[in-house]
Amino acid sequence: MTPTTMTFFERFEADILSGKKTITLRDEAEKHYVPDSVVTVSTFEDGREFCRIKIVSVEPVLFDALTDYHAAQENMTLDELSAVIQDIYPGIQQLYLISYQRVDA
Ligand SMILES: CC(=O)Nc1ccn([C@H]2C[C@H](O)[C@@H](CO)O2)c(=O)n1
Repeated sequence: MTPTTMTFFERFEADILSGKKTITLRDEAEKHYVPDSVVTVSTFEDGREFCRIKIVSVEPVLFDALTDYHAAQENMTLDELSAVIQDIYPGIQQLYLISYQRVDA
């Protein structure tokens, strides 16, 4: 079944709404998003809906292959992105790069 919702940590909400953050890196459990589908985005902490996004692409990427370009799309440095990923997904190598466009507020 095509997923219709996605959660983000609240601290990333402003960057998503401003268009500074246009990708997210997820684990195996969240690789099933479908390009061109629209999903409702809410905060992980309290489930507050804050926008909808259209999925542009879903591609596998290894943690060790992350670059400054990926980090820029997250509005972070590569060191910051690596630390965030290691905190959320400790020890994981296989990630899925989900690219998206915000479709409304
Ligand atoms: C809240 C939740 O269920 N999972 C995630 C996973 C990742 N993110 C953010 C953190 C980084 O900015 C990128 C890369 O994973 O996406 C998140 O907000 N919530």
